[in-house]
Amino acid sequence: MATSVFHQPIGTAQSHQLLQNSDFRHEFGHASVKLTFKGFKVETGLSSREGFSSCRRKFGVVQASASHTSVVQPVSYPPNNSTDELRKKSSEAALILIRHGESLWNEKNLFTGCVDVPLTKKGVEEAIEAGKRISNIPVDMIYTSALIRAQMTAMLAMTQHRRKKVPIILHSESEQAREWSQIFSEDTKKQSIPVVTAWQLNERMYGELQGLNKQETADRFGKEKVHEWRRSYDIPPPNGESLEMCAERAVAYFKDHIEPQLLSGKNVMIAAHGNSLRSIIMYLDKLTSQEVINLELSTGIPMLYIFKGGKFIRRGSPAGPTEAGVYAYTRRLALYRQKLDEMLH
Ligand SMILES: O=C(O)[C@@H](CO)OP(=O)(O)O
Repeated sequence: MATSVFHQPIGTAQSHQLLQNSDFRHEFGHASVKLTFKGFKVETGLSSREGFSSCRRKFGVVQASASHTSVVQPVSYPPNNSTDELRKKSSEAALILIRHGESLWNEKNLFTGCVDVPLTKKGVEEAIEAGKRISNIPVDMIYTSALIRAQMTAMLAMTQHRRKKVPIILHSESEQAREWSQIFSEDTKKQSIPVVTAWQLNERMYGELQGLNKQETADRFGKEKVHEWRRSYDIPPPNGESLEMCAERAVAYFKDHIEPQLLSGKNVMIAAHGNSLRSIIMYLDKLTSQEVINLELSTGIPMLYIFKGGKFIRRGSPAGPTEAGVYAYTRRLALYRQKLDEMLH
C-alpha cells in the first residue's frame, strides 16, 4: 500500500458550510436570494436511456434498475461568455462524493458491477454514519447512479442532515412520470433537494465476472490476472468495461451535467460506486492511468471537494472523530455552519 493514492474522507462529527449555497442565501436573508428548487426543469434523457440500452445490449446486462436518467435543465449563461470566463466568474461550491455502503454482494465477496443489489445492515449503518459526517454541509442537488445501493446510501445519508430537507427523486422516464410526480407547493419545493439518477454513474459493467466470487475467480484464473481485470486502467474483464470505458461515460456525465451545477454555485452530492467514482476522482485530481490503479475507495466514506475558480480542491483529512481532524474549510463554509447553529439552537 506504500504507493497508494490515499483519499482522505470527511471526518466525523462536525463540518462546515457554504454561504454561497442558494439555500443558505434564502434561509439567512443574503442579498441575492435564489431558491434552490426554482427553475429546475426536468427533461427526459432520451439519448441517455438509449445509451443505457445499447450498453445493456453490448454487454448483455441482465439486471439493472430502470434508468431514471434525468437531465436538469442546463444552467443558462450569457451567450458570449467563454468557458474560461465562466469559470473565473463562477462561485464556490462544495462537491461531496460517497461510495455506497456495503452491499449484500460486497458482503459475499461477489463481483457486482451493474447488478442491482441492496445494502446490508452494515451498509445501512455506513450510509447513516456518512450522513452524520456531512450533516452540516449544504446540499442543493444530489446525483446518484441508477442502482439501488447508491440511491439507498444517498437517501439514508440525508436523513441525518441538520437542515432536514427532503431528498426527492426526479422521475423523468416519461412525460407521465414527470407529471405525476409534480409538487404543488413552492414552500414544499424549497424544503426539498432534487435527486437526479443517472445510469452513467453506475458501477463499471463487470461482464462475465458479475456474480462470481472474487476469491474463487482468483483461484481459478490466477491472482495477477484477476488483479489486472479489477484494477488495470484499460484492460476490460471478459465482456465487461475497463476503467477507461467506465470513465468515458461517468466523466462525460460529470462534465456535461454536474460541473455546470457547480459552476453556478450549487453544492452537489454524488452517491455512486467504487469504479465510477475512481474514474471521476481521476479526472478531479488529474491522476494518471498509473496512479489510479492504486486508488481504493472504502464503502460509505464521504469525500469533500471545493470547486473554486474552475479548480477542484480536495478537502479531505484522515478520518477522525474530532472536529480538529476534519477537513479544512473556507470562510463561507464556516459562516454557513455558524448560521446553521444559530438557526437550529
Ligand atoms: O464488484 C464490484 O462491482 C466492484 C466494487 O465492489 O469490485 P472491485 O472492487 O473488484 O472493482
